Amino acid sequence: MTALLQCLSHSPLIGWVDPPAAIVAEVDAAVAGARAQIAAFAPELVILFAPDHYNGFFYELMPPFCIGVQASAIGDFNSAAGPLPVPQALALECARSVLADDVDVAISYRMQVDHGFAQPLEQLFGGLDACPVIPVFVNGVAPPMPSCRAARRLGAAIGRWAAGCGKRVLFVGSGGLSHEPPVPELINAAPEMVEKLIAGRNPPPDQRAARQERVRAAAERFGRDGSGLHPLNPDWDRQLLGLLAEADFATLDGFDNEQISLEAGRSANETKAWVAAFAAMHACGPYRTQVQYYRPINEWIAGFACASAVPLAT
Ligand SMILES: O=C(O)/C=C/c1cccc(O)c1O
Ligand SMILES: [Fe+2]
Repeated sequence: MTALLQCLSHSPLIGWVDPPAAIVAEVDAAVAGARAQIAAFAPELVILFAPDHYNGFFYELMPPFCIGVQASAIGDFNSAAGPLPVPQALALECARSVLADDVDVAISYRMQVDHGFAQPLEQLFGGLDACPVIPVFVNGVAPPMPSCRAARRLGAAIGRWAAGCGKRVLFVGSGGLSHEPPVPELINAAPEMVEKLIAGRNPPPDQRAARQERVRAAAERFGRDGSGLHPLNPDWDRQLLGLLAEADFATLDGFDNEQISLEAGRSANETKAWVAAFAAMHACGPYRTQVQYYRPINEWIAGFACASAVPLAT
């Protein structure tokens, strides 16, 4: 087996505003199963598709997609901070191949990533530096956003490169599913916030703490009585998981960003990281999916899912 896929919702609220212990234990068990499957596969390269939340990417220059050639995690919400072990030559080779395939992607030699990238690496590997990783930013938060179709085409191009790179590759997708945490929006923002969204890299600690406290308080309320935020949408989440499991990319291509936001919350656009990861896996051949876990978890502001895919032939 030369390819494996693992997708996982993320939430920076894990450990900050937790659901009942039995639910945390369910999630821990699902993640432990994913870790064991990955350990048995022993990946030589991880290709990690994930969004950002105005921590590393800003409107000063907001690409739809970006491959990190050098990258570091900023450590928001107590997630791990520090450099990611990006194999530079491979990341560049991947970017060259994707561009030669007529799929536009930016590259960065100073990519900053947040919990969207750091959390799956911590959960699946215990830290940032366990395995060489090519980080791929998928804009799922800052409108205007790429379409599902564009995410599928990016993933497929990366998958075609990965299929020929001669390594055991683990594709990871991080984000979603339905949710809408109180991430700020450029439209209607006050001037001070506009400036933060355009050029807000490395904010002072008190500003970061205030932002995190706002999200924590919103999660506490949402967890208590389901109020204050766009409701999670288990039907939408299950439909998405079904389409990915069936490799029904034709239907996924027809998903509209506005409709996603209306039905499942604005941040459900993060699921394009899953679409890209599954498309990459599909480019390596037919696959069989196992949904290891799903539950809407208000305390984490997340339709929380964990799914893997293995090549059909194995
Ligand atoms: O960065 C933030 O302020 C909030 C992020 C968040 C909250 C809940 C679920 C997620 O997927 C998030 O990224
Ligand atoms: Fe997120």
